[in-house]
Amino acid sequence: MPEPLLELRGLCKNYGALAVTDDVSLTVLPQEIHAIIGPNGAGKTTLIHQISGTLRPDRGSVLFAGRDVTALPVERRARLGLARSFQITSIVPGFSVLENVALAVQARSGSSFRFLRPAGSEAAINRDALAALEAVGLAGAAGRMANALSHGEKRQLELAIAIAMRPRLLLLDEPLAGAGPEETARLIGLLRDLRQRYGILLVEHDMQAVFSLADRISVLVYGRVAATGTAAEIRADPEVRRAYLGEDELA
Ligand SMILES: Nc1ncnc2c1ncn2[C@@H]1O[C@H](COP(=O)(O)OP(=O)(O)OP(=O)(O)O)[C@@H](O)[C@H]1O
Repeated sequence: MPEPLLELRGLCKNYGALAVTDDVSLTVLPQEIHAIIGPNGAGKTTLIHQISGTLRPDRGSVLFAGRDVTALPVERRARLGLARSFQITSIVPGFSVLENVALAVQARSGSSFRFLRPAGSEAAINRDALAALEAVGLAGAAGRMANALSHGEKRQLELAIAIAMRPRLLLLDEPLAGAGPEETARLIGLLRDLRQRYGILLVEHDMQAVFSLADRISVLVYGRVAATGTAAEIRADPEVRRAYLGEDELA
């Protein structure tokens, strides 16, 4: 087995008496999509926050590429290659698609373009931004204004912004939310492509998508991992079927 890109060891987070994350341990391997599913309020978003670094766990640790990052802030984790796909609200509507990604390239590279002349650095930033847009199939829309994109295209742009950070692992929180059937199919194809280059931790309510995409699935119930396995194993797990309110979704 390859070394995990991401490893959670016994993560715990309480809000008062409520254990929102209860001894969660799991791994994401390189080129693996590991999906986290669970009923509303199971603690999926809280878990993502602890992985990205916006929330500190009470106990346990987050290891990224073998390094303990539990105490590192979001930016340091991002620089190591742990990228969270931000929600559409982080897209600057009055900027072009290319400019939106260029901002992320600039944020990543910080001062690394400072030795280039201004024109040279701008060209280098745009080249990297265009490469990220190409990776998500949005290069043709580079010159369009971000607010003119369809909902699905905005989702693609979010992914391009995450990719511009040169990640090794993508943390995707409901990347299909609000997408129509055609857009969903396109985004699923895109996520399948991205898996060849990145490890992906996916939180998603669309069960069809999860079962078709995920290499492994972990089911979170009341903050605990009730089961981890392949799609077939999860579908067949009686405890999962009992714990999961929407049993129909597992049919
Ligand atoms: N800051 C907070 N203070 C107190 N309770 C919180 C806080 N944040 C989350 N919770 C509680 O923690 C539980 C888990 O919430 P979380 O948003 O992580 O679940 P989720 O699985 O992402 O849900 P959904 O599928 O609806 O997005 C919920 O009961 C929620 O009310």
